[in-house]
Amino acid sequence: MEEAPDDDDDSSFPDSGGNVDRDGGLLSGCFFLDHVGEVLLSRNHDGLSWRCLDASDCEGTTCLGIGNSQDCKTEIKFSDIYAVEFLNYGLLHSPKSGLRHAKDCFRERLLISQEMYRFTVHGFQSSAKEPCLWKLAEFTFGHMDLQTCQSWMDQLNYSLIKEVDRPRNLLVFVHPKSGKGNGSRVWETVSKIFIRAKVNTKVIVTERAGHAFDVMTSIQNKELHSYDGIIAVGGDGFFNEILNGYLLPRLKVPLPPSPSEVFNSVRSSGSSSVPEQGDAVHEADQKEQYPLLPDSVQEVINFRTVNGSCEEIEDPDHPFSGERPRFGLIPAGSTDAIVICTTGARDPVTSALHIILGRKIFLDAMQVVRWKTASTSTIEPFIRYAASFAGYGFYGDVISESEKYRWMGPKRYDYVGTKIFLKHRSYEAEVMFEEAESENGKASPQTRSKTWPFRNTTRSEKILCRAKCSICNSKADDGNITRTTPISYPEKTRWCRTKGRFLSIGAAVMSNRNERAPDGLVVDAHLSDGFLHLILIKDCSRPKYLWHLTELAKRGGEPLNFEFVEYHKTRAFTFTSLGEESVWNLDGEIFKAHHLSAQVLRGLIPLFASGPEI
Ligand SMILES: Nc1ncnc2c1ncn2[C@@H]1O[C@H](COP(=O)(O)OP(=O)(O)OP(=O)(O)O)[C@@H](O)[C@H]1O
Repeated sequence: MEEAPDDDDDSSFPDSGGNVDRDGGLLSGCFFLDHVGEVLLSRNHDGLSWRCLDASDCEGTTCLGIGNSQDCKTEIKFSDIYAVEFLNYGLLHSPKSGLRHAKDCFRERLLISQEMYRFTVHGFQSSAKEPCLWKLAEFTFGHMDLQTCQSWMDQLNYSLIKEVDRPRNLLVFVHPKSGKGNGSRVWETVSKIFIRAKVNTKVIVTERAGHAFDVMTSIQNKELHSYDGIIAVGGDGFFNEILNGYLLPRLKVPLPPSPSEVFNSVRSSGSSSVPEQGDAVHEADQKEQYPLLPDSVQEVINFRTVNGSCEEIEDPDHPFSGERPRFGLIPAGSTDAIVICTTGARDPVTSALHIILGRKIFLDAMQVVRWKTASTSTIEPFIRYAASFAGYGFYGDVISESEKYRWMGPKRYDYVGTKIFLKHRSYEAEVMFEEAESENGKASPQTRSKTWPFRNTTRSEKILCRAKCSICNSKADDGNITRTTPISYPEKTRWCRTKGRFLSIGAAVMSNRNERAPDGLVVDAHLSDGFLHLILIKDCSRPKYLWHLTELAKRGGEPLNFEFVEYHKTRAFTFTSLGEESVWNLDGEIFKAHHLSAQVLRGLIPLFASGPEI
């Protein structure tokens, strides 16, 4: 075997010896592929490929008489290989019986199982039907010469080392009771893949709610940086807990304006306006609701500079001054909307592979500030982050009621959802939201707030978020793809106000696709475009609301196509309950908030995922 000279520095490898050809600088050799037969294996710059030898009908587009389908893969990229293992001397099998033309293909010689030295290349295959669902795939190659196998192993391992974005050390939190109570079982299944890929994992199985949050808040930044990623095995709520444990003590950014601040600044600024979307609002009401903020709150607000941009905290030990750890989520929860939106599948193996192979996207996050818990509470800002969704009214009621039925597992949402629907409660509230403007001051068709019937784009015209999404990868105003600093509030910012009785208020960071809502709340929401999607469901009759929910529950539905639904694409909003108490649902967790404001932080969360292949 002779090693061909290569452009890159592969020449440092020992000669493979035996049957390697020069082929345009590529390395190739004859091997026996388990269950297939004799193949010519080639290593090129970005992966391996092989071709059946011997029979004429193995050439071209067919192999063993079968088209080059998923069943007969003939190449794999290095970026899709997660491990290479040496198997020592042992049996390799002849082509699987029952394959069309197999006998013709390999004739007697190859139909006999043979013993030889072997190595296995571990990767994945996705099916044509469900491209987002990744299944483990392995290819075992054999050769009579030990040194040839070892040399190829070395070469392959060397190529894998060049895949620099892959994690080596991970901190893994497992929620054993997540979803149907199978968090530990899910981890047991996928941990084998991490072991095979030689990824070190420090595993913490949580013992109570808040355990992961406490670990994440107290862990020293030095230790945190020793991990390449933080992984949650659980549901959206568990991921939210870990995210907040990480962000709350570390991220210092200006808060979004409080409801009173928006109201007052709008009143005092001649250039801003508050077009009313709903009923009239009386200024006297506002004065009563928003007395002067105490000093502590003023301090928080003063983070904002005059022109509205923000000053980031300078701290050498601050994790935001350098690379942030990537987060990963292996689904074991009841809803798993974040995993479905970011990988396109609800599958622990697929998620594990996204992590091990070092896939990376950025997610927007919503910073939510509660200013008051109840109408009688004092003003005290309290921050939380949400990765997927914040909901009020119906959503808040479902989440608080369903806590009592946690023992039912995921079915609790159907049961409680029906109960709450039958109660048909509506809540009086006021919402103000920033109207998104394009740079030239005119609201662009993409960013303008819309209330039906203006949202008349058909489904096919909507640009869905997918892997390598051009919208998510477009640059923000400051030239960065990610923008972890908050939005600015220049004078020209317009805030709109709407007040009335609502069945629900929802703010989606992503589409929130899940098994109950296959298109999600907003089918064309993006993972990292720097927008929130505000959906206000005004009080309406029960049948009409049911119609809206039915549209949500079906693929291709138009849940926003109702006169009682207001939909706004925005970067920030405020909320004030006009009742006594009010409960929000943040990523599936209860959050009591009477006065609240929220803003989107573009691309705040680096995640091991590549986006859905829709
Ligand atoms: N060991 C534990 N025992 C009880 N509760 C826990 C434990 N570990 C974490 N929790 C809490 O359970 C809550 C719900 O967890 P998780 O999101 O995994 O499940 P889920 O609600 O079934 O799924 P989903 O959020 O997808 O609907 C989390 O907020 C977390 O604080």
